[in-house]
Amino acid sequence: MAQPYKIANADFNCHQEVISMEDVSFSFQQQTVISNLSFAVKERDFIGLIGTNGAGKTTLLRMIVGLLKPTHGTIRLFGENIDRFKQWERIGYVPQKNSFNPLFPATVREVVLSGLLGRSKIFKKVTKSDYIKCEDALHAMGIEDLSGKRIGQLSGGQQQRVFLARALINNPSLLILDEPTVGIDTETQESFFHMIKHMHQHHNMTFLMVSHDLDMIRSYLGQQPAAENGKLKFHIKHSHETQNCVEDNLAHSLKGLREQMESGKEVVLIGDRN
Ligand SMILES: Nc1ncnc2c1ncn2[C@@H]1O[C@H](COP(=O)(O)OP(=O)(O)OP(=O)(O)O)[C@@H](O)[C@H]1O
Repeated sequence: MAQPYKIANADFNCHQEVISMEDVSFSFQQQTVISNLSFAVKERDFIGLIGTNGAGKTTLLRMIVGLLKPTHGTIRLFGENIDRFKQWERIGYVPQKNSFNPLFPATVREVVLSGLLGRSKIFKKVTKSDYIKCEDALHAMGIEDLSGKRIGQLSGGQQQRVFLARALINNPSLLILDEPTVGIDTETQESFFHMIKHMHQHHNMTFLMVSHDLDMIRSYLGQQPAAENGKLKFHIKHSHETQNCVEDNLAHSLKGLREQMESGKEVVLIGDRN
């Protein structure tokens, strides 16, 4: 249920916080990668994150999906402390550079179905309803005809669709994508972005996506990201209905993230809250 919040002397309905980070730091041995980061991503945000190599983007995503534990600070997912969070099926994650040995012995259907296992890693009998979910996810990605093929025999773009289908099989509310279009041709990239824009706008999904693709940013925003003081600017795209409140609120909730990523690095965050 949406909670009211106050900005500029007016009340607005607020989206629920999907990710919240408070004073989070992370180090690999002696190297501090993330320091004292606080920000919030809210329901139906579309956040694109661009930063130079080594800026800490993947590390940030891996902390959010629980694969790395912060050295300091608190992460909440859907309002729950990540240490107690159990509803991982609400989060779809497509990690960076999935690529398979052509001989890897799994079919597309099996890879997509494995998305249902979540973190349990416990063998589970596949039910009829699991197969239906799988078919739905394959259909959403337009790859039903590939379901019996071995994953390793597909092109990079086709594999990427399979991993997206795997992330979608649980019908997640939050989709986290790490450089989803690396190694994919321009035409497939366009249809990919078309697809995720559709999911964002029509299925109320929240997106957090790392990308090096400025063309995507341009096409999403309809404009070229502008450079300011040698750094790329923070962009916010917002929709009609909530126009009055979104810009300030979104900028405020992502402020820490921008500052973190800007420390000596080039970065652009795009945000769209609809
Ligand atoms: N497993 C690891 N052990 C030690 N250091 C690591 C490890 N993974 C990443 N790092 C270091 O952490 C820093 C941030 O890495 P990360 O992969 O988060 O950057 P990134 O912004 O995603 O980079 P890219 O754009 O190249 O993917 C880098 O300096 C990297 O060398």
